[in-house]
Amino acid sequence: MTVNPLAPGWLAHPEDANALAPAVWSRNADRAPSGALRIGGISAPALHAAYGTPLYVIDELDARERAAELRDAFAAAFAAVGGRTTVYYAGKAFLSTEVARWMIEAGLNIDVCSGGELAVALAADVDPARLGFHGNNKSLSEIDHAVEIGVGAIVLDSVVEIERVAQAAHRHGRVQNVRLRINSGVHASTHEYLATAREDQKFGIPLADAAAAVAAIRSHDSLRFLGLHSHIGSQIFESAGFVEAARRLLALHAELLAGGEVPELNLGGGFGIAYTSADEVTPIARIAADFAEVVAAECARLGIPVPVVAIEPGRAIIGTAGATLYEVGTVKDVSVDERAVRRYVSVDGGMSDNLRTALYKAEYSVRIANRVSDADPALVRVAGKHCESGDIVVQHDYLPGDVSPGDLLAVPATGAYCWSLASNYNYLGRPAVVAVREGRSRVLIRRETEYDLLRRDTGVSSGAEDLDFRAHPPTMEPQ
Ligand SMILES: Cc1ncc(COP(=O)(O)O)c(C=O)c1O
Ligand SMILES: N[C@@H](CCCC[NH3+])C(=O)O
Repeated sequence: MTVNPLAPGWLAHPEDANALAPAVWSRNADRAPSGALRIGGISAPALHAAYGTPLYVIDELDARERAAELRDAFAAAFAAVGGRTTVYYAGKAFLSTEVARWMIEAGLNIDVCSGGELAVALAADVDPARLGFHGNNKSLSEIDHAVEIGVGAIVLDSVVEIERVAQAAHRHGRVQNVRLRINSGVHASTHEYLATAREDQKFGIPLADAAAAVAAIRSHDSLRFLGLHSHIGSQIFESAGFVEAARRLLALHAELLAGGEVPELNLGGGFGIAYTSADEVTPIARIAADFAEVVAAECARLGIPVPVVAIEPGRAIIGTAGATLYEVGTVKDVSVDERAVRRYVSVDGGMSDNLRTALYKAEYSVRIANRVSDADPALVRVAGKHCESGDIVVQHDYLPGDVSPGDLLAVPATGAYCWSLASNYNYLGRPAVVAVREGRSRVLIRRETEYDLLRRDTGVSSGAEDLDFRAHPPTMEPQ
């Protein structure tokens, strides 16, 4: 075996480049007797035939189970210290009406952070009382609508919002529940763009200014202060940052009790998932136990009751449930220098369906999805079809060396922040999202056609329906 010098140190040369590492694949992913990848009992070639590629595939049972496990792990950990918990699903990770219903059925609430996400939740008939509304720059009309329909809580992100929400509540004759987002100053160990509690970023109110802001909230009869909110960032593996943030917030929480009730503490989301076989994820039960331990210990030390603790994970629920299927178009060996050749495998999607690699230098894994092969593993880079050299889906992984045009590839762990960050760059239509479960599939969000892309162009005269989108058949019905 000769090791390609372009392989990063963390990536082990695989014994079998067909194997599905359990941590990065959804629970109901396996290989069919034919060798094809199956998710939720349906083979990748069958999904490709029914819906085309690129295609987001969501393992419904996996998502539902992870939601229930998070709910139960936090409930159990806090019950052990005499506390209670509420779990919000962070809709920004991926939201459709059906996924919103899965989360509600699992007993979760939903966190939305724009009028659009709110509209999806309402279209799913979610009781507004089960919604939390976030955002560092909510528009006046978003605030007005949220208050009018009775969202359960609005998370205030700046001092100016206190007045805006108070006025909206006054106008509608309501008392609006609010939380105050605090920038705890805890530096989460994650990508810079995913850390949301450093000093130099836009979210929340610094700890030092929080007491005055809470006093301002309490001065309004139309507002009810529920408690503090902290979210230190996303894709975080260790508990240490969460624990430190909880400590800092509880000290403030205790001070605020002198001025009135503080029934809750929201510690945000951000729990990391495995994207490659090298990622070591802290089990949710461990994180829940760490949260409960620090909250109980700090409350005992401060002599205050344990508040209801809320969390709002997104990625840890939906991330691993999703995978993306692509078809290979070209395979190219590129001499990087005299010692090293990199194999570029180009697929029919790219940064328009998965921006995370370009944006955060995120690492992903990849497998051939239509067959297995015993060809020697070759280091590959999976690139997209966009006019951009940074258009990479998978930076480093091994595939069987005979990967060829026409093969299907599957990239696991794309359930979170891929569809929701998708774009129409180069006028590619966004892929369909299908849910698979026990051998059945159905469309959650249909593929965008060229007609969808053209019909908002006011220069296109009538008859845009006749443009060439028919060359690319719209989503077919499930088999
Ligand atoms: C305020 C807030 N809550 C929850 C989340 C969900 O994060 P994650 O998907 O990492 O759990 C985010 C995203 O980072 C967020 O900004
Ligand atoms: N979009 C980020 C997560 C940001 C979460 C919202 N604050 C990601 O893909 O990892």
